Amino acid sequence: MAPVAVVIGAPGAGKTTIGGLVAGLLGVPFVDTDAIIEAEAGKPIPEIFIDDGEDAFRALERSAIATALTEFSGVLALGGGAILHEGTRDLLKQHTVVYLSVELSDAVKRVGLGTGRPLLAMNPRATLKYLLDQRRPLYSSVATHTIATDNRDPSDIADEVAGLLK
Ligand SMILES: Nc1ncnc2c1ncn2[C@@H]1O[C@H](COP(=O)(O)OP(=O)(O)O)[C@@H](O)[C@H]1O
Ligand SMILES: O=C(O)C1=C[C@@H](OP(=O)(O)O)[C@@H](O)[C@H](O)C1
Ligand SMILES: [Mg+2]
Repeated sequence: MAPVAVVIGAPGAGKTTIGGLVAGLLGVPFVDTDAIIEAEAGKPIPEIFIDDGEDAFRALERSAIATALTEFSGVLALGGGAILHEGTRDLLKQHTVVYLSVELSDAVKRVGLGTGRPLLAMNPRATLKYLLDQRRPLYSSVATHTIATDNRDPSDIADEVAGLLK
């Protein structure tokens, strides 16, 4: 078994939102690895970062992704930092990977004050700029499809993604 598609991109790209809409359009299940991690840890992501640290979160993330890539057959959304791990990028090369790209200005608007995203808690705009610069080449390196999301409605983006996957 393998996911119908894996959705990647920066925080605020719309992975969780669009992934759910695409799954609905295709009539398949949706899961977000952040939700799997929270269920396994028994606490929300900001608490995992505070209590256990980012490295512990990344370890849970690697394991949740490796399992989902072999056992889940719907639309799978990843967290924005999942592609930082080389082993995860290697695993993704066997899959249909939809990269939702976003420019800084739309990402900033969408994440707001960064609530629920511990990496963005201090200075969302400056941190997002750094993350986007660091990660764009990594997202592109594993993407089989790239969709720009700026100034577009989620339903419009989801229609395009579902169309690509049919
Ligand atoms: N294309 C879009 N246009 C406007 N707002 C969006 C769009 N996609 C997502 N959002 C909003 O931006 C926020 C972040 O979306 P989310 O799906 O959680 O992104 P991600 O999982 O990539 O971090 C949510 O409030 C969501 O409703
Ligand atoms: O960019 C990151 O490193 C992270 C993004 C988050 O997911 P979203 O991209 O869905 O916000 C979540 O996995 C965690 O807070 C770390
Ligand atoms: Mg998300």
